[in-house]
Amino acid sequence: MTETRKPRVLISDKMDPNAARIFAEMGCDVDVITGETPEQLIARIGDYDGLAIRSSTRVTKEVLDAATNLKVIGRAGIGVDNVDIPYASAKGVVVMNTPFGNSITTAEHAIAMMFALARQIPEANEQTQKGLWPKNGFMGVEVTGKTLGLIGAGNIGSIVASRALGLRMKVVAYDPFLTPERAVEMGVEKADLDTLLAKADFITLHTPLTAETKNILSRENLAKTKKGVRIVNCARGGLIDEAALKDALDSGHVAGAALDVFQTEPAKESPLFGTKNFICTPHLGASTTEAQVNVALQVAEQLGEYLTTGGVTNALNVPSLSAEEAPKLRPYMALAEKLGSLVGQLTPSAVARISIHTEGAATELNAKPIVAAVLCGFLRVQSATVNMVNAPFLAKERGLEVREVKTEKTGDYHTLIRVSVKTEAGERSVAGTLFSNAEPRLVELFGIKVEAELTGDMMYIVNEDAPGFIGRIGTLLGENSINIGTFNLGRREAGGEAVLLLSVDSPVAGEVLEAAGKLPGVKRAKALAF
Ligand SMILES: NC(=O)c1ccc[n+]([C@@H]2O[C@H](COP(=O)([O-])OP(=O)(O)OC[C@H]3O[C@@H](n4cnc5c(N)ncnc54)[C@H](O)[C@@H]3O)[C@@H](O)[C@H]2O)c1
Ligand SMILES: O=C(O)CC[C@@H](O)C(=O)O
Repeated sequence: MTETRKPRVLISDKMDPNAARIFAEMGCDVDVITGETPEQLIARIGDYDGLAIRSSTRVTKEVLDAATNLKVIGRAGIGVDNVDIPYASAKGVVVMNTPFGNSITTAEHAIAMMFALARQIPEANEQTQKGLWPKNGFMGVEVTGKTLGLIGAGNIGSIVASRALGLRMKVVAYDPFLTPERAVEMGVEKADLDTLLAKADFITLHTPLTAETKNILSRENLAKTKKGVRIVNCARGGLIDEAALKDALDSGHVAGAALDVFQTEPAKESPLFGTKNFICTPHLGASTTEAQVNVALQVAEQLGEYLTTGGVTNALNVPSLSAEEAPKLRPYMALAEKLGSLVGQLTPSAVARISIHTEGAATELNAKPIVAAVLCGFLRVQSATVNMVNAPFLAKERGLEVREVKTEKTGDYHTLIRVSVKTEAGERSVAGTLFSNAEPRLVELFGIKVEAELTGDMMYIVNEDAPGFIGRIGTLLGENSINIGTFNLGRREAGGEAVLLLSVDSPVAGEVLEAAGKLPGVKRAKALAF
């Protein structure tokens, strides 16, 4: 990407037109191309920096391999099961969703499904319109006073609970992550799954599809439900064993089931189709004007912000940076990346552990972005494609142990980041601070105090502290037309080991480094780049 090129965004699923408008307003070039085959998407995706999707586009390994410019994927909605997140992380692509934009709408759909089941509205409607006037065939049930079993009490589950309480239902919730305090606040009874299954007159599911929730309503669990239970699933297909549900409907143990989502979508056929007391919708949970405007606006704002300013909101594979945190954290992240890069460039041997210590003011900040920035700088010597997103993933993949340590007390500096690496040869560290809370400065290098701005092309020399050295190095660089920008010296003690960090206006060629290495007293000479 050239510096003047605007970020390019592809909207590949049907989305409210506000998304394209916002992208354009935020300075992105945007194309809306929906309904393509995977092969067409693979052929096209290499041109784009951002991809905005709903649930139809499948972002597979093959798509990500072809997405050579892609930096961010935004899901206008909640579920991201159509994105290979681990592979996106490995490729350094941020994945975002819009976790709240369609929650009310989906909760309302679940309640609508519950009423549709309680009063058999779809079938009564169909028969009435056929002219049958089936007044006696549709005896319903009230929901008032009944128990609603809520599986999953997150954003949508908690809205469903509040609506159900308003309908004078009792709500029993099963969610291993629901605290007793939150259950009290929501006005629900926290229960284990078996208790919920035994008590509920209606069951509604609101969990993601995970290894733990897959088939949570299995044949065995369906058998534990109360006879006459009615079941609603507006979360994800795969939470219910569909064949077992059909059998339970056929036997009358389950009095009704309403699915918005199916194990395989689009569900063009299903053993459940045509089953008595079964109703369904084609994944319409989020389909209201309000929700689609919300998620379209949010996804465009989030992606546009990331592509134009680097701000991160609602990312699933990288720590979020709120608008309040971002200005404070940015200089720390720049410092952290420079320190990681310095250690990476100066440590040619295998590193078993990297520790990131923060001291003073730095301890008050969100450590995750600081750690990711150190790792990103550190791994850059090993990987050209490392970035803030894939750095923690790469570190793990390479067996690098990462430690975070906070020390509230301050030493010489009001704020400090120290990066230590452990190799077979032992442990050594570099440390830096922020001048005026904004300018990253190195203050210590492998135990020697040296102040330097780590920037552009630099030269690092370890030598014996002796008269005449500075003149000799100055002459060598001058003879090779290398202009020195800054000159930073430090030493362990007079006449002991000394380090010199020079910023130079042009890269130092190999032969100059070799010549520097041969100067009297020089132990090591190395070019650095930041
Ligand atoms: N039908 C649609 O169009 C539609 C629209 C929006 C969301 N959804 C889906 O609805 C589901 C819920 O969305 P949300 O925004 O409420 O998500 P959320 O993350 O806010 O809530 C999910 C809840 O499930 C709980 N949970 C996780 N594992 C569990 C387990 N093993 N047993 C019980 N509970 C468990 C979590 O603790 C959390 O409270 C998601 O699957 C989402 O994709 C569907
Ligand atoms: O985009 C949709 O229509 C479905 C969205 C829904 O499944 C979600 O998880 O947000």
